[in-house]
Amino acid sequence: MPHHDDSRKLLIIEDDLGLAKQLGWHFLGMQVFTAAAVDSALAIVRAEQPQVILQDLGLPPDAQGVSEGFRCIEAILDIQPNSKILVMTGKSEEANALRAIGLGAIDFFHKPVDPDTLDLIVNRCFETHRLRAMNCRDHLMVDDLVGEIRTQNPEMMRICRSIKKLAGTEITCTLMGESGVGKDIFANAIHRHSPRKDRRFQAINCAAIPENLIESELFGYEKGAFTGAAKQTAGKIECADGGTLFLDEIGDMPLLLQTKLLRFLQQRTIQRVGSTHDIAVDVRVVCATNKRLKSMVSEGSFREDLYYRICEFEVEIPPLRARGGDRLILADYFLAQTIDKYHLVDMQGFSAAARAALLTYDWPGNVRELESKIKTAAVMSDNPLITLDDLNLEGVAGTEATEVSDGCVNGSVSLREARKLAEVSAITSALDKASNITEAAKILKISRPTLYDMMTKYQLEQPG
Ligand SMILES: Nc1ncnc2c1ncn2[C@@H]1O[C@H](COP(=O)(O)OP(=O)(O)OP(=O)(O)O)[C@@H](O)[C@H]1O
Repeated sequence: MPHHDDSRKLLIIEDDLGLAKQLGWHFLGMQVFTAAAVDSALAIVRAEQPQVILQDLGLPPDAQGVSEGFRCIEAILDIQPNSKILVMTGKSEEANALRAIGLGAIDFFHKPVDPDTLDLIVNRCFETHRLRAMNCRDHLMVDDLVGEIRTQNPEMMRICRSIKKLAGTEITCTLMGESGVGKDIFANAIHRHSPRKDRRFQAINCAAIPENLIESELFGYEKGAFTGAAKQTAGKIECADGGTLFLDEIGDMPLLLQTKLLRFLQQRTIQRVGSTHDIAVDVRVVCATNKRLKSMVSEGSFREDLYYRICEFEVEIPPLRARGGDRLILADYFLAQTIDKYHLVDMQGFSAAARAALLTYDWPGNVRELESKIKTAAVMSDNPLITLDDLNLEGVAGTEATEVSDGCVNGSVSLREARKLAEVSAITSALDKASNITEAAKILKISRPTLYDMMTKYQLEQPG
Protein backbone atom coordinates (compact mmCIF):
# COMPACT_ATOMS: atom_id res chain seq x y z
CA MET A 1 0.00 0.00 0.00
CA PRO A 2 1.62 3.30 -1.02
CA HIS A 3 2.13 5.97 1.62
CA HIS A 4 -0.85 8.34 1.50
CA ASP A 5 0.08 12.00 1.35
CA ASP A 6 -3.03 14.19 1.65
CA SER A 7 -1.09 17.38 1.07
CA ARG A 8 -0.46 16.28 -2.53
CA LYS A 9 -3.44 17.10 -4.73
CA LEU A 10 -3.57 15.95 -8.32
CA LEU A 11 -6.27 16.92 -10.82
CA ILE A 12 -6.77 14.74 -13.89
CA ILE A 13 -8.61 16.46 -16.74
CA GLU A 14 -9.49 13.77 -19.26
CA ASP A 15 -12.72 13.14 -21.16
CA ASP A 16 -11.87 9.46 -21.70
CA LEU A 17 -13.40 8.27 -18.45
CA GLY A 18 -11.68 4.86 -18.61
CA LEU A 19 -8.25 6.47 -18.86
CA ALA A 20 -9.11 8.99 -16.13
CA LYS A 21 -10.04 6.14 -13.77
CA GLN A 22 -6.92 4.19 -14.62
CA LEU A 23 -4.73 7.21 -13.89
CA GLY A 24 -6.61 7.82 -10.65
CA TRP A 25 -5.81 4.28 -9.46
CA HIS A 26 -2.19 4.77 -10.34
CA PHE A 27 -1.94 7.73 -7.95
CA LEU A 28 -3.60 6.16 -4.92
CA GLY A 29 -0.97 7.71 -2.65
CA MET A 30 -2.36 11.22 -3.04
CA GLN A 31 -5.67 13.10 -3.25
CA VAL A 32 -6.89 12.68 -6.82
CA PHE A 33 -9.67 14.69 -8.48
CA THR A 34 -11.01 14.10 -11.97
CA ALA A 35 -12.83 16.34 -14.43
CA ALA A 36 -13.98 15.68 -17.99
CA ALA A 37 -14.41 19.28 -19.18
CA VAL A 38 -13.03 22.76 -18.64
CA ASP A 39 -15.74 24.19 -16.38
CA SER A 40 -15.77 21.28 -13.93
CA ALA A 41 -11.94 21.36 -13.90
CA LEU A 42 -11.89 25.05 -13.06
CA ALA A 43 -14.40 24.52 -10.25
CA ILE A 44 -12.04 21.92 -8.73
CA VAL A 45 -9.03 24.21 -9.16
CA ARG A 46 -10.85 26.97 -7.29
CA ALA A 47 -12.08 24.70 -4.51
CA GLU A 48 -9.12 22.35 -4.00
CA GLN A 49 -6.06 24.16 -5.40
CA PRO A 50 -4.35 21.05 -6.75
CA GLN A 51 -0.61 21.58 -7.14
CA VAL A 52 -0.26 19.31 -10.18
CA ILE A 53 -2.66 18.86 -13.08
CA LEU A 54 -2.57 16.16 -15.74
CA GLN A 55 -4.46 17.48 -18.70
CA ASP A 56 -5.63 16.18 -22.04
CA LEU A 57 -5.63 18.77 -24.84
CA GLY A 58 -8.72 17.43 -26.62
CA LEU A 59 -11.59 18.35 -24.34
CA PRO A 60 -15.32 18.68 -25.12
CA PRO A 61 -16.92 20.43 -26.92
CA ASP A 62 -13.73 20.43 -29.05
CA ALA A 63 -12.62 16.88 -28.24
CA GLN A 64 -10.96 16.47 -31.65
CA GLY A 65 -9.21 19.86 -31.53
CA VAL A 66 -7.12 21.71 -28.98
CA SER A 67 -8.96 24.99 -28.38
CA GLU A 68 -10.61 23.84 -25.13
CA GLY A 69 -7.35 22.35 -23.89
CA PHE A 70 -5.52 25.62 -24.44
CA ARG A 71 -8.35 27.62 -22.89
CA CYS A 72 -8.19 25.33 -19.89
CA ILE A 73 -4.43 25.86 -19.39
CA GLU A 74 -4.81 29.63 -19.51
CA ALA A 75 -7.82 29.68 -17.20
CA ILE A 76 -6.10 27.45 -14.64
CA LEU A 77 -2.97 29.61 -14.63
CA ASP A 78 -5.15 32.66 -14.29
CA ILE A 79 -6.68 31.25 -11.12
CA GLN A 80 -3.53 29.64 -9.82
CA PRO A 81 -0.34 30.81 -11.58
CA ASN A 82 1.88 28.32 -9.73
CA SER A 83 -0.07 25.24 -10.96
CA LYS A 84 2.13 22.63 -12.57
CA ILE A 85 0.22 21.51 -15.66
CA LEU A 86 1.35 18.38 -17.48
CA VAL A 87 -0.13 17.98 -20.91
CA MET A 88 -1.02 14.53 -22.30
CA THR A 89 -0.88 14.37 -26.07
CA GLY A 90 -0.91 11.94 -28.96
CA LYS A 91 2.43 11.00 -30.56
CA SER A 92 1.93 13.35 -33.53
CA GLU A 93 1.07 16.40 -31.49
CA GLU A 94 4.51 17.76 -30.65
CA ALA A 95 3.72 21.24 -31.98
CA ASN A 96 0.59 21.52 -29.84
CA ALA A 97 2.50 20.27 -26.81
CA LEU A 98 5.15 22.93 -27.29
CA ARG A 99 2.48 25.54 -27.73
CA ALA A 100 0.94 24.38 -24.45
CA ILE A 101 4.33 24.94 -22.83
CA GLY A 102 4.38 28.38 -24.39
CA LEU A 103 1.10 29.05 -22.59
CA GLY A 104 2.56 28.00 -19.25
CA ALA A 105 2.28 24.19 -19.02
CA ILE A 106 5.37 22.74 -17.36
CA ASP A 107 5.88 19.61 -19.45
CA PHE A 108 4.14 17.11 -21.73
CA PHE A 109 4.13 13.39 -22.34
CA HIS A 110 2.74 11.13 -25.00
CA LYS A 111 -0.08 8.70 -24.41
CA PRO A 112 0.09 5.84 -23.60
CA VAL A 113 2.54 6.70 -20.91
CA ASP A 114 4.93 4.38 -19.15
CA PRO A 115 3.88 4.31 -15.43
CA ASP A 116 7.44 4.76 -14.10
CA THR A 117 8.06 7.77 -16.31
CA LEU A 118 4.71 9.19 -15.25
CA ASP A 119 5.63 8.79 -11.56
CA LEU A 120 8.93 10.52 -12.14
CA ILE A 121 7.41 13.46 -13.98
CA VAL A 122 4.56 13.92 -11.51
CA ASN A 123 6.84 13.71 -8.47
CA ARG A 124 9.19 16.21 -10.03
CA CYS A 125 6.22 18.55 -10.57
CA PHE A 126 5.19 18.33 -6.92
CA GLU A 127 8.78 19.08 -5.92
CA THR A 128 9.03 22.04 -8.33
CA HIS A 129 5.76 23.35 -6.94
CA ARG A 130 7.05 23.06 -3.38
CA LEU A 131 10.29 24.88 -4.22
CA ARG A 132 8.45 27.58 -6.10
CA ALA A 133 6.01 28.04 -3.21
CA MET A 134 8.99 28.44 -0.88
CA ASN A 135 10.51 30.97 -3.26
CA CYS A 136 7.22 32.84 -3.37
CA ARG A 137 7.14 32.98 0.41
CA ASP A 138 10.61 34.42 0.25
CA HIS A 139 9.38 36.82 -2.39
CA LEU A 140 6.46 37.85 -0.20
CA MET A 141 8.82 38.33 2.68
CA VAL A 142 11.02 40.60 0.62
CA ASP A 143 7.91 42.29 -0.69
CA ASP A 144 6.94 43.01 2.86
CA LEU A 145 10.42 44.43 3.50
CA VAL A 146 10.44 46.93 0.72
CA GLY A 147 6.87 47.65 -0.20
CA GLU A 148 6.17 47.64 -3.87
CA ILE A 149 9.46 46.12 -5.06
CA ARG A 150 8.67 43.01 -7.06
CA THR A 151 11.46 40.49 -7.48
CA GLN A 152 12.44 36.86 -7.21
CA ASN A 153 15.97 37.41 -8.44
CA PRO A 154 18.56 36.27 -5.87
CA GLU A 155 20.76 39.35 -6.31
CA MET A 156 17.80 41.71 -5.96
CA MET A 157 16.60 39.83 -2.90
CA ARG A 158 20.06 40.20 -1.40
CA ILE A 159 19.86 43.94 -2.09
CA CYS A 160 16.41 44.12 -0.50
CA ARG A 161 17.76 42.50 2.65
CA SER A 162 20.71 44.93 2.77
CA ILE A 163 18.32 47.83 2.28
CA LYS A 164 16.20 46.63 5.18
CA LYS A 165 19.25 46.44 7.43
CA LEU A 166 20.60 49.74 6.18
CA ALA A 167 17.27 51.49 6.78
CA GLY A 168 17.60 51.17 10.54
CA THR A 169 20.98 52.96 10.56
CA GLU A 170 22.12 56.52 9.82
CA ILE A 171 24.62 55.39 7.20
CA THR A 172 24.76 57.63 4.12
CA CYS A 173 24.27 55.41 1.12
CA THR A 174 24.34 55.81 -2.62
CA LEU A 175 22.23 53.78 -4.99
CA MET A 176 23.91 53.20 -8.33
CA GLY A 177 22.45 51.76 -11.48
CA GLU A 178 21.20 52.53 -14.95
CA SER A 179 18.23 54.79 -15.45
CA GLY A 180 14.92 53.10 -14.61
CA VAL A 181 16.27 50.22 -12.49
CA GLY A 182 14.34 51.33 -9.41
CA LYS A 183 16.71 53.61 -7.49
CA ASP A 184 13.86 55.92 -6.48
CA ILE A 185 11.73 53.17 -5.01
CA PHE A 186 14.70 51.79 -3.08
CA ALA A 187 15.45 55.26 -1.69
CA ASN A 188 11.84 55.52 -0.65
CA ALA A 189 11.99 52.07 0.92
CA ILE A 190 15.00 53.09 3.01
CA HIS A 191 13.00 55.99 4.38
CA ARG A 192 9.81 53.99 5.01
CA HIS A 193 11.71 51.36 6.96
CA SER A 194 13.75 53.84 8.99
CA PRO A 195 12.95 55.37 12.38
CA ARG A 196 12.39 58.61 10.41
CA LYS A 197 9.45 57.17 8.47
CA ASP A 198 6.89 59.54 9.99
CA ARG A 199 8.90 62.60 9.03
CA ARG A 200 9.43 64.08 5.59
CA PHE A 201 11.04 62.28 2.63
CA GLN A 202 12.51 65.21 0.71
CA ALA A 203 13.66 64.33 -2.80
CA ILE A 204 15.71 66.64 -5.01
CA ASN A 205 16.64 65.84 -8.57
CA CYS A 206 20.01 67.55 -8.96
CA ALA A 207 19.88 67.17 -12.76
CA ALA A 208 16.50 68.86 -13.06
CA ILE A 209 17.34 72.16 -11.31
CA PRO A 210 19.23 74.82 -13.29
CA GLU A 211 22.78 75.20 -11.98
CA ASN A 212 22.27 78.77 -10.75
CA LEU A 213 19.24 77.74 -8.68
CA ILE A 214 20.55 74.59 -7.00
CA GLU A 215 22.26 76.42 -4.19
CA SER A 216 19.20 78.43 -3.13
CA GLU A 217 16.93 75.39 -3.62
CA LEU A 218 19.13 73.27 -1.36
CA PHE A 219 20.23 75.77 1.25
CA GLY A 220 17.47 78.40 1.15
CA TYR A 221 18.05 82.15 1.15
CA GLU A 222 17.60 85.34 3.14
CA LYS A 223 15.38 88.19 2.02
CA GLY A 224 17.31 90.37 -0.45
CA ALA A 225 20.13 87.83 -0.95
CA PHE A 226 19.69 88.21 -4.73
CA THR A 227 17.32 89.89 -7.12
CA GLY A 228 13.90 88.29 -6.63
CA ALA A 229 14.61 87.03 -3.10
CA ALA A 230 11.50 88.72 -1.73
CA LYS A 231 11.29 86.83 1.55
CA GLN A 232 13.35 84.55 3.75
CA THR A 233 12.97 81.00 2.40
CA ALA A 234 14.06 77.67 3.82
CA GLY A 235 15.85 75.30 1.46
CA LYS A 236 15.13 71.64 0.78
CA ILE A 237 17.75 70.45 3.29
CA GLU A 238 16.23 72.50 6.08
CA CYS A 239 12.72 71.31 5.14
CA ALA A 240 13.89 67.71 5.48
CA ASP A 241 14.89 68.28 9.14
CA GLY A 242 14.11 65.12 11.12
CA GLY A 243 13.50 63.13 7.94
CA THR A 244 15.36 61.82 4.89
CA LEU A 245 17.00 63.89 2.16
CA PHE A 246 17.16 62.08 -1.18
CA LEU A 247 19.70 63.58 -3.57
CA ASP A 248 18.80 62.02 -6.90
CA GLU A 249 21.27 62.28 -9.81
CA ILE A 250 24.02 63.39 -7.41
CA GLY A 251 26.53 62.90 -10.26
CA ASP A 252 25.02 65.97 -11.93
CA MET A 253 25.77 68.29 -9.02
CA PRO A 254 28.07 71.16 -10.09
CA LEU A 255 31.55 71.10 -8.55
CA LEU A 256 31.05 74.32 -6.62
CA LEU A 257 27.96 72.97 -4.94
CA GLN A 258 29.74 69.71 -4.18
CA THR A 259 32.03 71.67 -1.85
CA LYS A 260 29.08 73.19 -0.05
CA LEU A 261 27.32 69.85 0.23
CA LEU A 262 30.46 68.27 1.64
CA ARG A 263 30.63 70.93 4.29
CA PHE A 264 27.02 70.22 5.23
CA LEU A 265 27.62 66.45 5.39
CA GLN A 266 30.64 66.98 7.66
CA GLN A 267 29.20 69.60 9.97
CA ARG A 268 25.47 68.94 9.66
CA THR A 269 24.80 72.64 9.53
CA ILE A 270 23.78 74.88 6.64
CA GLN A 271 23.97 78.56 5.87
CA ARG A 272 21.20 80.10 3.80
CA VAL A 273 22.35 82.11 0.78
CA GLY A 274 22.97 85.65 2.01
CA SER A 275 23.58 84.62 5.62
CA THR A 276 26.58 83.59 7.73
CA HIS A 277 24.42 82.10 10.45
CA ASP A 278 24.75 78.29 10.91
CA ILE A 279 21.52 76.30 11.19
CA ALA A 280 21.76 72.73 12.51
CA VAL A 281 19.84 70.22 10.43
CA ASP A 282 19.27 66.59 11.32
CA VAL A 283 18.72 64.54 8.15
CA ARG A 284 19.50 61.10 6.87
CA VAL A 285 21.03 61.38 3.40
CA VAL A 286 20.43 58.93 0.57
CA CYS A 287 21.87 59.57 -2.91
CA ALA A 288 21.36 57.99 -6.32
CA THR A 289 23.08 58.23 -9.66
CA ASN A 290 23.34 56.51 -13.01
CA LYS A 291 26.82 57.96 -13.50
CA ARG A 292 30.06 56.16 -12.73
CA LEU A 293 31.13 58.33 -9.80
CA LYS A 294 34.51 56.65 -9.47
CA SER A 295 35.41 57.52 -13.07
CA MET A 296 34.16 61.04 -12.47
CA VAL A 297 36.51 61.23 -9.49
CA SER A 298 39.44 60.16 -11.70
CA GLU A 299 38.42 62.71 -14.34
CA GLY A 300 38.18 65.43 -11.70
CA SER A 301 34.49 66.17 -12.19
CA PHE A 302 33.43 64.71 -8.81
CA ARG A 303 35.13 65.47 -5.49
CA GLU A 304 36.85 62.43 -4.05
CA ASP A 305 36.15 63.45 -0.43
CA LEU A 306 32.45 63.87 -1.24
CA TYR A 307 32.44 60.49 -2.99
CA TYR A 308 33.67 58.74 0.15
CA ARG A 309 31.28 60.73 2.32
CA ILE A 310 28.15 59.76 0.34
CA CYS A 311 29.25 56.21 -0.40
CA GLU A 312 29.57 54.95 3.15
CA PHE A 313 27.48 52.16 1.70
CA GLU A 314 27.12 51.62 -2.04
CA VAL A 315 24.28 49.63 -3.59
CA GLU A 316 24.59 48.62 -7.23
CA ILE A 317 21.14 47.78 -8.59
CA PRO A 318 21.42 45.40 -11.56
CA PRO A 319 19.82 46.24 -14.89
CA LEU A 320 16.57 44.43 -15.69
CA ARG A 321 18.22 42.34 -18.43
CA ALA A 322 20.37 40.68 -15.73
CA ARG A 323 17.44 39.70 -13.54
CA GLY A 324 16.20 36.56 -15.31
CA GLY A 325 12.55 35.78 -14.66
CA ASP A 326 11.91 39.15 -12.97
CA ARG A 327 11.00 40.43 -16.42
CA LEU A 328 7.89 38.23 -16.44
CA ILE A 329 7.06 38.85 -12.79
CA LEU A 330 7.18 42.60 -13.34
CA ALA A 331 5.33 42.34 -16.66
CA ASP A 332 2.50 40.41 -14.96
CA TYR A 333 2.50 42.91 -12.11
CA PHE A 334 2.24 45.97 -14.37
CA LEU A 335 -0.38 44.25 -16.49
CA ALA A 336 -2.49 43.47 -13.41
CA GLN A 337 -2.17 47.11 -12.30
CA THR A 338 -3.29 48.37 -15.71
CA ILE A 339 -6.19 45.92 -15.90
CA ASP A 340 -7.37 47.17 -12.51
CA LYS A 341 -6.88 50.82 -13.28
CA TYR A 342 -8.64 50.82 -16.65
CA HIS A 343 -11.10 47.97 -15.97
CA LEU A 344 -9.77 45.95 -18.92
CA VAL A 345 -12.03 43.01 -18.13
CA ASP A 346 -11.28 41.14 -21.38
CA MET A 347 -7.50 41.30 -21.05
CA GLN A 348 -6.11 37.86 -20.22
CA GLY A 349 -2.33 38.09 -20.44
CA PHE A 350 0.46 37.74 -22.96
CA SER A 351 0.73 35.58 -26.07
CA ALA A 352 3.51 33.00 -26.11
CA ALA A 353 5.64 35.06 -28.51
CA ALA A 354 5.14 38.18 -26.41
CA ARG A 355 6.29 36.29 -23.29
CA ALA A 356 9.35 35.01 -25.12
CA ALA A 357 10.18 38.53 -26.26
CA LEU A 358 9.72 39.93 -22.74
CA LEU A 359 12.39 37.50 -21.63
CA THR A 360 14.86 38.03 -24.44
CA TYR A 361 14.56 41.77 -25.11
CA ASP A 362 17.37 43.87 -23.64
CA TRP A 363 15.25 46.53 -21.86
CA PRO A 364 17.72 49.43 -22.22
CA GLY A 365 15.27 51.64 -20.28
CA ASN A 366 14.95 48.95 -17.59
CA VAL A 367 11.84 48.66 -15.38
CA ARG A 368 10.56 52.07 -16.44
CA GLU A 369 10.57 50.99 -20.10
CA LEU A 370 8.92 47.66 -19.26
CA GLU A 371 6.22 49.43 -17.24
CA SER A 372 5.42 51.88 -19.99
CA LYS A 373 5.43 49.24 -22.78
CA ILE A 374 3.08 46.97 -20.83
CA LYS A 375 0.70 49.77 -19.89
CA THR A 376 0.52 51.08 -23.45
CA ALA A 377 0.17 47.58 -24.92
CA ALA A 378 -2.61 46.63 -22.50
CA VAL A 379 -4.60 49.77 -23.24
CA MET A 380 -4.05 49.73 -27.01
CA SER A 381 -4.34 45.99 -27.69
CA ASP A 382 -7.42 44.80 -29.57
CA ASN A 383 -6.91 41.24 -28.37
CA PRO A 384 -7.41 39.48 -25.04
CA LEU A 385 -3.75 38.50 -25.21
CA ILE A 386 -1.03 41.12 -25.68
CA THR A 387 0.88 40.17 -28.81
CA LEU A 388 4.46 40.80 -29.85
CA ASP A 389 3.24 43.58 -32.15
CA ASP A 390 1.39 45.27 -29.27
CA LEU A 391 4.62 45.45 -27.27
CA ASN A 392 6.30 47.43 -30.04
CA LEU A 393 9.83 46.57 -28.95
CA GLU A 394 12.60 48.29 -30.82
CA GLY A 395 14.46 45.94 -33.14
CA VAL A 396 12.06 43.05 -32.50
CA ALA A 397 10.01 42.25 -35.57
CA GLY A 398 6.41 41.18 -35.07
CA THR A 399 6.40 37.62 -36.35
CA GLU A 400 3.29 36.46 -34.69
CA ALA A 401 0.10 35.36 -36.40
CA THR A 402 -2.27 35.32 -33.50
CA GLU A 403 -5.91 35.36 -34.36
CA VAL A 404 -8.26 35.80 -31.53
CA SER A 405 -11.96 35.26 -31.40
CA ASP A 406 -14.41 34.75 -28.57
CA GLY A 407 -11.59 34.91 -26.07
CA CYS A 408 -9.90 31.80 -27.54
CA VAL A 409 -6.59 31.91 -29.35
CA ASN A 410 -7.07 30.15 -32.66
CA GLY A 411 -3.92 31.12 -34.46
CA SER A 412 -0.63 29.47 -33.73
CA VAL A 413 2.77 30.49 -32.58
CA SER A 414 5.50 29.03 -34.74
CA LEU A 415 7.22 25.94 -33.42
CA ARG A 416 10.46 27.90 -33.30
CA GLU A 417 8.91 30.60 -31.09
CA ALA A 418 7.39 28.00 -28.77
CA ARG A 419 10.68 26.16 -28.47
CA LYS A 420 12.51 29.39 -27.80
CA LEU A 421 10.03 30.32 -25.09
CA ALA A 422 10.24 26.90 -23.46
CA GLU A 423 14.04 27.03 -23.48
CA VAL A 424 14.28 30.59 -22.22
CA SER A 425 11.77 29.93 -19.42
CA ALA A 426 13.57 26.77 -18.32
CA ILE A 427 16.99 28.45 -18.39
CA THR A 428 15.92 31.60 -16.55
CA SER A 429 14.12 29.63 -13.89
CA ALA A 430 17.19 27.38 -13.40
CA LEU A 431 19.47 30.43 -13.25
CA ASP A 432 17.20 32.01 -10.67
CA LYS A 433 17.26 28.88 -8.50
CA ALA A 434 20.96 28.17 -8.87
CA SER A 435 23.76 30.16 -7.36
CA ASN A 436 26.15 29.41 -10.23
CA ILE A 437 26.28 28.12 -13.78
CA THR A 438 27.35 24.60 -12.81
CA GLU A 439 24.33 24.25 -10.55
CA ALA A 440 22.00 25.68 -13.22
CA ALA A 441 23.42 23.25 -15.82
CA LYS A 442 22.79 20.39 -13.40
CA ILE A 443 19.18 21.43 -12.87
CA LEU A 444 18.71 21.58 -16.63
CA LYS A 445 20.59 18.30 -17.13
CA ILE A 446 22.83 19.81 -19.81
CA SER A 447 26.56 20.48 -19.90
CA ARG A 448 27.99 23.80 -18.81
CA PRO A 449 29.30 24.71 -22.29
CA THR A 450 25.84 24.00 -23.75
CA LEU A 451 24.27 26.24 -21.13
CA TYR A 452 26.79 28.99 -21.89
CA ASP A 453 26.00 28.68 -25.61
CA MET A 454 22.27 28.94 -24.97
CA MET A 455 22.72 31.90 -22.64
CA THR A 456 24.73 33.68 -25.30
CA LYS A 457 22.14 32.79 -27.92
CA TYR A 458 19.29 34.22 -25.84
CA GLN A 459 21.40 36.97 -24.26
CA LEU A 460 20.73 35.74 -20.72
CA GLU A 461 22.98 36.84 -17.89
CA GLN A 462 24.79 34.76 -15.30
CA PRO A 463 23.47 34.53 -11.76
CA GLY A 464 25.07 37.11 -9.44
N1 LIG B 1 11.28 45.99 -8.58
C1 LIG B 1 10.28 46.82 -8.90
N2 LIG B 1 9.02 46.47 -8.62
C2 LIG B 1 8.00 47.28 -8.99
N3 LIG B 1 8.14 48.44 -9.64
C3 LIG B 1 9.37 48.84 -9.94
C4 LIG B 1 10.51 48.05 -9.59
N4 LIG B 1 11.62 48.70 -9.99
C5 LIG B 1 11.19 49.82 -10.60
N5 LIG B 1 9.85 49.93 -10.56
C6 LIG B 1 9.05 51.01 -11.16
O1 LIG B 1 9.75 51.39 -12.35
C7 LIG B 1 9.74 52.80 -12.53
C8 LIG B 1 11.17 53.33 -12.58
O2 LIG B 1 11.78 53.16 -11.31
P1 LIG B 1 12.63 54.32 -10.60
O3 LIG B 1 12.07 55.69 -10.91
O4 LIG B 1 12.76 53.96 -9.17
O5 LIG B 1 14.01 54.13 -11.38
P2 LIG B 1 15.36 54.96 -11.21
O6 LIG B 1 16.46 53.99 -11.22
O7 LIG B 1 15.26 55.88 -10.04
O8 LIG B 1 15.39 55.80 -12.55
P3 LIG B 1 16.19 57.19 -12.84
O9 LIG B 1 17.65 56.89 -12.74
O10 LIG B 1 15.80 57.51 -14.25
O11 LIG B 1 15.69 58.17 -11.83
C9 LIG B 1 8.93 53.36 -11.37
O12 LIG B 1 7.58 53.54 -11.80
C10 LIG B 1 9.00 52.27 -10.31
O13 LIG B 1 7.86 52.28 -9.48
